[in-house]
Amino acid sequence: MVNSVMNKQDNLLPATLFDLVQAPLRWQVVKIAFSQGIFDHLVTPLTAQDLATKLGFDAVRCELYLNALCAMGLIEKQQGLFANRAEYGDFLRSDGKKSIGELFLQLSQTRHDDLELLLRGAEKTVPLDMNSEEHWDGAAKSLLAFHRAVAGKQMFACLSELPEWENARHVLDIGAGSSILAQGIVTSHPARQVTIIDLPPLARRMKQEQLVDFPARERVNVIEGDFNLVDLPEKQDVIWASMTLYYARDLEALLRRCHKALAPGGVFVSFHEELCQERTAPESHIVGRLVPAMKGNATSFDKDQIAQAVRAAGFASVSVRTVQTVVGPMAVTVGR
Ligand SMILES: C[S@@+](CC[C@H](N)C(=O)[O-])C[C@H]1O[C@@H](n2cnc3c(N)ncnc32)[C@H](O)[C@@H]1O
Repeated sequence: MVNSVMNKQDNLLPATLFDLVQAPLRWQVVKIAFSQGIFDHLVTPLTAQDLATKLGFDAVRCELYLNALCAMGLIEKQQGLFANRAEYGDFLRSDGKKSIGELFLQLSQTRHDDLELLLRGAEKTVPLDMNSEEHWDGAAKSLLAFHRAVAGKQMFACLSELPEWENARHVLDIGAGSSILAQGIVTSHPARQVTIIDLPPLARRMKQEQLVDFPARERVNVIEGDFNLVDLPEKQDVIWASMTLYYARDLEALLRRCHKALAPGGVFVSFHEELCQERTAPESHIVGRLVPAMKGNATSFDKDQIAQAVRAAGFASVSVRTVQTVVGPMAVTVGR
């Protein structure tokens, strides 16, 4: 009965709008759960009263709030006791192996703002300069969380599908963000070595925080610097550039240097979102990056822009395919 009503074309727009009016509220519910450590408390089942006492919340409203977290499928309630769902614990607890709270709290700061004020040209909203070291230093923890939770595996899968991968020994990751992918690469083969180039604050975090306890750390070389300026290591079998080419001062020149840094038979792989239909699609990237774009960071590439630059940089052949990821479709551009 419900389905037959929902299927009517006439109901689609109102249903979408009803859903949208709830979206900001859903985010607030989740944001509070991360910022107040609610998933850490709910490792052991608690009543709303117990949690309210621990966090200084109103007990009646706390029950309503926890019911909403349940309704959204993030926790469970049984006989008045609230607890994490076993399958999400690793993602939602702050000490979980795939903890993502930090990522989403940081992402919301970058992606949300007062759109109307921005549209009116306001200067007063929170500024955002994605070309600055400070911005990336501030994003370091959330990049690490993103890579640990989902992206590291997906990026590794992309590399391991290359026909050249089996024999690849030297890999260069420019603008890596964290050492998670590098760790996965060197773990996958005892003779693989990875060089990372990233801005000094991030590179230092990788060396001093992420790699100290990593057993194969001698096979991960981290270079602190701007990839526009530092010498690229030579004879690389694979050069990987993911969501970082926006910061190339001269894209073609950087790609030419990458081409030169490859060993014979080596490949360059780019992993970036690309916009199409006059920069109105895909929705995930257009809406997701709207606020940064309004603040002067409209950096996404147009469809095939990277492929054209790769060709112009001297690569003999270029292929592009699209992969679906948790942040939306990404173009994988391979230059040989
Ligand atoms: C959006 S993050 C991408 C991180 C990772 N590659 C990924 O796909 O998730 C951009 C990365 O590029 C780095 N970056 C930005 N400008 C850079 C530059 N000029 N030289 C080296 N790294 C840079 C940032 O520090 C950050 O780690």
